[in-house]
Amino acid sequence: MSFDVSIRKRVVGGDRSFELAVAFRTDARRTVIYGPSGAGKSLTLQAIAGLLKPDEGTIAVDGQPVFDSATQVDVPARARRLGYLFQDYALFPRLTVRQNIAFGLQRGWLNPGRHGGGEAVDRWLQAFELEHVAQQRPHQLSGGQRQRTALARALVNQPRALLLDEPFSALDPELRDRMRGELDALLDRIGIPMLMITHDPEDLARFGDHRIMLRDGVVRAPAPSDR
Ligand SMILES: Nc1ncnc2c1ncn2[C@@H]1O[C@H](COP(=O)(O)OP(=O)(O)OP(=O)(O)O)[C@@H](O)[C@H]1O
Repeated sequence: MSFDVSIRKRVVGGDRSFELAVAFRTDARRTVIYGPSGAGKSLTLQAIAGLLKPDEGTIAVDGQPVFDSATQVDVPARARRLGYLFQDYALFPRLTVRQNIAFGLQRGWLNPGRHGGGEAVDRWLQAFELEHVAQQRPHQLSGGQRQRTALARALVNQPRALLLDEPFSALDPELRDRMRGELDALLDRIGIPMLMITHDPEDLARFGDHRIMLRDGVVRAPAPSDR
């Protein structure tokens, strides 16, 4: 599994603009992109996922182009088969846990039925010990259960890799540590590669087999202490 990224994107907000110009390659099982707030980490991850269109450049997953401005390749997000975990989990508040997970399987925009989803959903409910809260809505869950629901939704479609946007930042410190352990074990168990963005040194230490330092929209050489 590999990611080859070489993209440019200019975003404008009000009278400020930001230039992203990142290039990196990784074939590690666990890659962490880190750097200070505003470095361009989220923009990079969104571009890889197909949620943000670069102005120019190329993105290849496992050697297959998913974006290439020169040849006008732009594979839709869903067809890239990358599971995306949003920083705030982005669960649907009116859907139950089961429906939220089943949503990962949907092609259209019709909400899944309360009991729908089938075997794959059952498997993830069980794997993440969410069966007893399957009919609850996100606001009735603990922080850890919310994160597991979002992870299950990202995984239910059998993605070829997981993209994680600051996966622990919404959790309090104690839970954060526990969920780090859970994710660590899960990744070992299911063996799918992940790309995580974070500004938390603990995430970097635990998951950074390959480390990419971003600052001001470009990849920098890491500090010796981060290597
Ligand atoms: N949709 C947008 N429109 C305009 N500017 C944007 C947009 N999205 C991001 N930016 C700007 O681009 C820069 C990089 O943002 P990005 O979210 O990628 O940073 P980040 O490294 O993920 O930061 P954080 O760790 O705080 O999430 C920031 O200056 C941000 O204000």
